[in-house]
Amino acid sequence: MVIAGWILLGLSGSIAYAAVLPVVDQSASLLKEADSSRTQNHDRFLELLQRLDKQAAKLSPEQQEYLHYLQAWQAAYVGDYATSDRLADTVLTHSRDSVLRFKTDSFMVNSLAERSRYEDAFRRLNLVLSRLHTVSDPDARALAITVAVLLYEESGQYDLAWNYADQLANETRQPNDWMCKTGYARLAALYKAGKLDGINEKLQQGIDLCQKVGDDLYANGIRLYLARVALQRGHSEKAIMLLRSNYDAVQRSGYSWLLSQVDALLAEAYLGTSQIALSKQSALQVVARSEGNKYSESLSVAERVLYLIAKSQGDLRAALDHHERYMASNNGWLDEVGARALAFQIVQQQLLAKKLQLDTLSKQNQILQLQRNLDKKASETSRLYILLLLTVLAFIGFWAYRVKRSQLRFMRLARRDGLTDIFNRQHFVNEAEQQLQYCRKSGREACLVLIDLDHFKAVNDTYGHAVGDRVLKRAVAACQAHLRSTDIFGRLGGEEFGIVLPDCTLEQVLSRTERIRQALVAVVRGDAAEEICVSASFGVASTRYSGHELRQLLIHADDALYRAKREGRNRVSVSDGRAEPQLNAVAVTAEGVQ
Ligand SMILES: Nc1nc2c(ncn2[C@@H]2O[C@H](COP(=O)(O)OP(=O)(O)OP(=O)(O)O)[C@@H](O)[C@H]2O)c(=O)[nH]1
Repeated sequence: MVIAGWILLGLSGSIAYAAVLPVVDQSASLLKEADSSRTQNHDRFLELLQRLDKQAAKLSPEQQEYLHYLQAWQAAYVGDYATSDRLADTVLTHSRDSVLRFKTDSFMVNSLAERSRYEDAFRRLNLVLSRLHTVSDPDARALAITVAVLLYEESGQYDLAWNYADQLANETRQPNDWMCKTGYARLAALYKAGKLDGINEKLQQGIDLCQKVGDDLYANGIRLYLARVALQRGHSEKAIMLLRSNYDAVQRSGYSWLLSQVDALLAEAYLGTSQIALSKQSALQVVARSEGNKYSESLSVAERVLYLIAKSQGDLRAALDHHERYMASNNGWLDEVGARALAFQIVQQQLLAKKLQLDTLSKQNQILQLQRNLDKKASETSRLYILLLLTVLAFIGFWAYRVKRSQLRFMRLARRDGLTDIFNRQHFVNEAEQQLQYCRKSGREACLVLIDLDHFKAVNDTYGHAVGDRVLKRAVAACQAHLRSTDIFGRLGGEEFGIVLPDCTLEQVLSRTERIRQALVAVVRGDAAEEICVSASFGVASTRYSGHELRQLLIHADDALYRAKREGRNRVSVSDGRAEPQLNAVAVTAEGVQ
């Protein structure tokens, strides 16, 4: 297994997955035990893994996926990343257990960082952390947070490491293995950031916590820092004592990364106390163990120690060799550290760029949305304008109609006689002139009839003015019953009326006038309530004798009318158009034409 300053994280404590299985399920309890013994008892873990693999066919699909997850972890532990990745992919693709998938993703962050694929590790970590709020399983959350703390610590992002370590401490009620692991990372970050005030007490607390939860591996990891602090403060003896007291335990763990760290520190400490042989022995153990990993921190320390020893012993050739290897290892190690920090920055920048891109898209969407709203508002406003316009138009139309109606009413009032509702004198004259002109142009004959009620004054005097009015109206109605639509009928004065009959010969007018005369007498006499005897005298003039000028026709008709009056009333008198109408007038009475 190649380890670049990483301790591959293992789950311990209660396993959410196993908890949902029946206690009697032997496979489930084996899985649970294997899971919790990963870093605490690795031999037992391997034994259980073999047993579970033999009975894999009998496991439920969920248990098989869980076994794949543990096998992926083991493959990474021994550096077989191809197998590890394949098994992890199987879990991520096929498992229906979202918690197991989340744990596998977190494990992959750890695994990617182990093989120095820091950019991929940070990318995957961001994915994991973005889903953290959706996961409630405490172990899965603790694993993800611990992975974050360790990766941030290793990349020099100490603030982030502390924040996530605090988050885990806040989420966890009882001290557990996760607190031990994040505590380890927090203390490592304090040491690397040079915050050494009270560091020994804090380191001791960390060791106590890890021992309490049974995690000797991480307890020893913290002890390393205790020894480093002692060495840094010139207490080489103390450092040697600390490292030696747990050396056997570290050796038993078989964790070569930790063992190299311990040996490298011992080499430094022994050198500090001039125990050259022991120092050289420890340094050479580191070198022997570092085959395949030329750029580790411990190798760098060991080569430096070997260089100093060779130099002090005057073995310049060996000193030069060790110095060259020291420089190469140290540079490689520093590059590795720089690569982590750089990977973090790159992924952060990529995230930032993505966020900016998303923000830009979101802004563009907002603009489009605003544009759409504006368009909507504009069309609503247009609709309102149209509605307003239609209302105004309707209003104008209504007013135009009312004005027109008033106009028509006024025109009617101006043209009609108020009592009888037939044309008044002025309008009669206008219409008559127009009609006579038509007749003249078309060469047709027309007649004018003047009607004057007889002794109407006596009606008024006898029955009163109101009765006189009713008599006038009935007389008009009687006349209208015998008129055509083309005839022009008007009231010329008190009880005097005129009719212009276009397209009417003198012969025709005589018979029509006679019918009107008789109708007048009949209608008025027919009134049961008021037996009033009324008759009318008629003066007729024709265009045949009088021409088409209204004025002339009126004079001739008037002459004829007066003649009818003179000759006894209730008769029709026709003018022949001569100056002395009475000499040649033809009178039509109830008895006939005379
Ligand atoms: N009730 C009523 N009487 C009217 C109206 N206009 C005119 N008169 C009356 O009509 C009468 C006309 O009288 P006169 O001109 O003397 O004629 P007459 O009595 O009909 O006698 P002759 O025409 O000679 O037959 C007058 O008494 C007027 O007051 C009206 O609108 N209503």
